[in-house]
Amino acid sequence: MDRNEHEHVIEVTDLRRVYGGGFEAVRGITFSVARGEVFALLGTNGAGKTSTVELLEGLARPASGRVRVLGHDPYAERDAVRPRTGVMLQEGGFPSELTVAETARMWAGCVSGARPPAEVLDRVGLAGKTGVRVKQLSGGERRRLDLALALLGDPEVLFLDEPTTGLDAEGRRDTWELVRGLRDAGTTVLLTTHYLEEAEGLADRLAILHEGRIAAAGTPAEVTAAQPSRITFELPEGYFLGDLPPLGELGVSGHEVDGRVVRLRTRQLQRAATRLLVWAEGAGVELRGLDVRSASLEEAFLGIAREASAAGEQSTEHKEYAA
Ligand SMILES: Nc1ncnc2c1ncn2[C@@H]1O[C@H](COP(=O)(O)OP(=O)(O)OP(=O)(O)O)[C@@H](O)[C@H]1O
Repeated sequence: MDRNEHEHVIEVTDLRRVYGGGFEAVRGITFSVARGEVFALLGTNGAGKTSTVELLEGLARPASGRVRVLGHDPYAERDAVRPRTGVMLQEGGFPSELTVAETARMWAGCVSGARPPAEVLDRVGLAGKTGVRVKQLSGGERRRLDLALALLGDPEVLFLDEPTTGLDAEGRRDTWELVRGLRDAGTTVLLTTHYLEEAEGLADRLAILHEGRIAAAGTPAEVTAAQPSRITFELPEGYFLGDLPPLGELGVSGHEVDGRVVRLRTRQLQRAATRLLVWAEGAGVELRGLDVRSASLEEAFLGIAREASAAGEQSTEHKEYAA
């Protein structure tokens, strides 16, 4: 088995998925995930995350394009891929009359070389719930059980579809710790999430899907760096926007004025902030409420979704972003 760290464990090339009625949910996406990386697929509702993950899991055949997981086609070569991957679906769907321990034992019986169920249940914080029927678990506990079942086979690649949906803040943090631990032990993780702070804190790289296409991809820092930073302040008493240095000279690409509050957008944060402060110093005025900040992943996400929608309205062409 090749355990080369730089090996691309997941490779997706120009992947498309079309549903029965002809709806194209995945419209030609390309990305790869290296061994030991955590890769997040983000996107608005209906962006195509689950449709993509199902293709990676070998649950459906692509309309066109190529998927390789551990060097194999997960659909056509399911037997080669399945034992080395763990899958946590959005809906577990296991029999709810069984207890937690019975469910884990039953699942372990289907997995070759399974970890001891008790150990895995302990790992996800369900050691105290082994005798409880699945139907009596809370939503968050069910997600933990889903995760435990995905971990039973000690997988090289783990697919997590919205792993922390329904978990409280503590449960979410515990799951993040678990995923980090798995990553440190060399597991490759592909997850989908609606939580931007989850992607920001957990993912080595991510892709933002919008209407079946990749609208942006890279490390969280790269994706946010592509978005403008913001400077907000109150116009000093007696001053107007036109009294500031010309916004173009400040490197400002857009602005809004709301009463006396001015918001500037810039991709040259240091230059804009420095010139603005030098101007204020020279004018002997204070810029009240001054707030200077880089874009967060959330702002990047919202900005990309807005841009992509606007571009989609004007043209069917889409932007290519470097992964
Ligand atoms: N079986 C199906 N038949 C037809 N259309 C489908 C089917 N399954 C999903 N879709 C459509 O494909 C699109 C992508 O759905 P998908 O579930 O992949 O999105 P998602 O990004 O996972 O969304 P969410 O965040 O809401 O889970 C949606 O518009 C959805 O309505």
